Amino acid sequence: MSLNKVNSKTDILIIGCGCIGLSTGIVLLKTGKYNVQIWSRDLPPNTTSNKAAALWYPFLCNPPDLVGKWSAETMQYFKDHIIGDPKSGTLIKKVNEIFRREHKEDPEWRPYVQSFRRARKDELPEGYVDGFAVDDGFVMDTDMYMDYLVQTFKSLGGSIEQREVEDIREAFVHYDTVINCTGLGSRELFKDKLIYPSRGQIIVIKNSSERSIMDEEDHIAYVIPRISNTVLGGTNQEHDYNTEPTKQDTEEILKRVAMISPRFAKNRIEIQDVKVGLRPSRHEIRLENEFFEGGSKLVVHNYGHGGSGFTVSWGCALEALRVMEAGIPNLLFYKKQQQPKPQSKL
Ligand SMILES: Cc1cc2nc3c(=O)[nH]c(=O)nc-3n(C[C@H](O)[C@H](O)[C@H](O)COP(=O)(O)OP(=O)(O)OC[C@H]3O[C@@H](n4cnc5c(N)ncnc54)[C@H](O)[C@@H]3O)c2cc1C
Ligand SMILES: NCCCCC(=O)C(=O)O
Repeated sequence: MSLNKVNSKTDILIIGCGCIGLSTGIVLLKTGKYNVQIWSRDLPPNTTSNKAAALWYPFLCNPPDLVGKWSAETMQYFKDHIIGDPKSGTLIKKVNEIFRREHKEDPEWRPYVQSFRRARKDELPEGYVDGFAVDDGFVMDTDMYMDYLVQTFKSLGGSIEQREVEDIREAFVHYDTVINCTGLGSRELFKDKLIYPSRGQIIVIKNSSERSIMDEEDHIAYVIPRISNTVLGGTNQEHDYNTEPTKQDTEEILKRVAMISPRFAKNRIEIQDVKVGLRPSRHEIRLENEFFEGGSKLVVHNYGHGGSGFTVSWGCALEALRVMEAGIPNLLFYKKQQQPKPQSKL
């Protein structure tokens, strides 16, 4: 048995073609050390990732310190590699989180984000008394951004096969090292009952507002303007697998959004689309090595990003590379290679 190597590069399989799988694949390919293939049951635009709002802002994701670190690394990665490219569908947009009650504590991710500040009074709608602000936040036209990730992955030599994996041993036939980016799919594929769906519904309307604004204190309400449209949200129904939009949720979202952005109370809103996605929620992101088949196979888990997959994607991709490269030398094959060759008796 030898470690899969073609053209002196190590073959790596990624399972999952959402924002996490694609970001991880791009980071691996950019090292020049790996051949990377993605197997995925669903491809964009039919992934959870495509249902996202999407903006940079840590939300429904743990552990707080690592989410802060990975969010900041992701913000820097966007600034260094993505935001300048018009094909990426991303825009720098100030984001405000607002509160009806004084919020003494800064967010746990504050130490990692230098541009964080407290909201000014003029940024608070009537009835709101406190808030956070990040002036260099950014938003993504989700489908445009996902297509950009696919094109970038392929342009770096990555290949994508639409293929469901029912048993991880199918992957082990061809690969020694696999990165698991299956999101909610890990509940079945790896029997991880700690990951569960948090249902999110959003409304897509014509472009309308100049900043992203959100209230998550008692009920979720957000307005996220993007390049081609604006997203109004949202809901967070834990353990709810319903992927169909409901009229009740649409009405509830419009009612809450009118509270944070009075313009929506007055004008009749022209709805372009209503989408539902199941966030891959977990008590904390799972980003670690797991060895199989007596140590001859390695799975790097990178899933459970809840409401922040895009916000932490590049930080987690860089961490997955580090974790994987720490794991590979412990594969049985490598260990045998390192053993001193027995001296010939003759
Ligand atoms: C309404 C809504 C709004 C959101 N807004 C934001 C936001 O503004 N900012 C933000 O950062 N995050 C946001 N999120 C969260 C974000 O969408 C998720 O955290 C992110 O999409 C998770 O990415 P993923 O790649 O892990 O999962 P997914 O996109 O679900 O990708 C998982 C992939 O694995 C594949 N797969 C699963 N099981 C198998 C299997 N057995 N075999 C083969 N393939 C398999 C699937 O087909 C899929 O391609 C939002 C989510 C929702 C629902
Ligand atoms: N606090 C961020 C709100 C943006 C939407 C989002 O992340 C979600 O609905 O999961």
